[in-house]
Amino acid sequence: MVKKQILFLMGVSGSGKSTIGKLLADKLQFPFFDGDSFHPEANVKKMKEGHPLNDDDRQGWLEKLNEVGIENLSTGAVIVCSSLKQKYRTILGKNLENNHQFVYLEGSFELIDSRLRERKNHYMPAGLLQSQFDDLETPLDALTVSIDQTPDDIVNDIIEKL
Ligand SMILES: Nc1ncnc2c1ncn2[C@@H]1O[C@H](COP(=O)(O)OP(=O)(O)OP(=O)(O)O)[C@@H](O)[C@H]1O
Ligand SMILES: O=C(O)[C@H](O)[C@@H](O)[C@H](O)[C@H](O)CO
Repeated sequence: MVKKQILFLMGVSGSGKSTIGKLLADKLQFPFFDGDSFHPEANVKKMKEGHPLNDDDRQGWLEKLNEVGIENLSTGAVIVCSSLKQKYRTILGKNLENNHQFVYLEGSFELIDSRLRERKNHYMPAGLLQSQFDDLETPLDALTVSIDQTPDDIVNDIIEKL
C-alpha cells in the first residue's frame, strides 16, 4: 500500500500531468487538485495571449498549492503543478517535511510538442513549450517516469516506484 503523502506531479506543459494525475489519484484513492485551475485570471490571460509566466506571476499560485498540500496531509493528495524550477519546488514543499514527493513526467520536446498540437480546448498555446523547457531545472530528487508509454503504464510505473 502506498503511504498517504502529497504527490506533486510535475513537468512542462503537455507532459501529461492532468491526464496522469487523475488516473493516479483514482487508483490511489487520493483527492486530486489540478494546478491549472488555481491560476489567477491574469495568469491565464497572459498564457492565452502567448506570453510565458515569470517568477512573480507564479509566486502566489505556488504558495496556494503549498497550502493545498498542507490542508490535505492527513489524506494524501495528487497535486498537478509544472514545478519547473528548484526554488518553486522549495515553496511547494514548505512545511510538508518528509510527507511529499515530486513525480516528474519526462519526455522529449518533439513528443510533447506533437501531443500539444493535437490537444483541443486548452488555454495553453503549443508555442509556449520552448519557454517551459527553458525554465525547466531537471529535478535530481524526483521520482522520474518516461511519458513515452500509455497512461495506464505510466501510472503503474509511478506506483511501483513509490
Ligand atoms: N501517455 C500519453 N500518451 C498519449 N497521449 C497523452 C499521454 N498523456 C497525455 N496525453 C495527451 O497529451 C496532451 C497533453 O496532456 P495533458 O493535458 O494531460 O498535459 P499537462 O501536462 O496537464 O498540460 P498543461 O500543463 O498544459 O495543462 C493531451 O491531449 C493528452 O490527452
Ligand atoms: O508554470 C507555468 O508556466 C504554468 O503553470 C503552466 O505550466 C501552466 O499552468 C500549465 O502547464 C498550462 O496548462
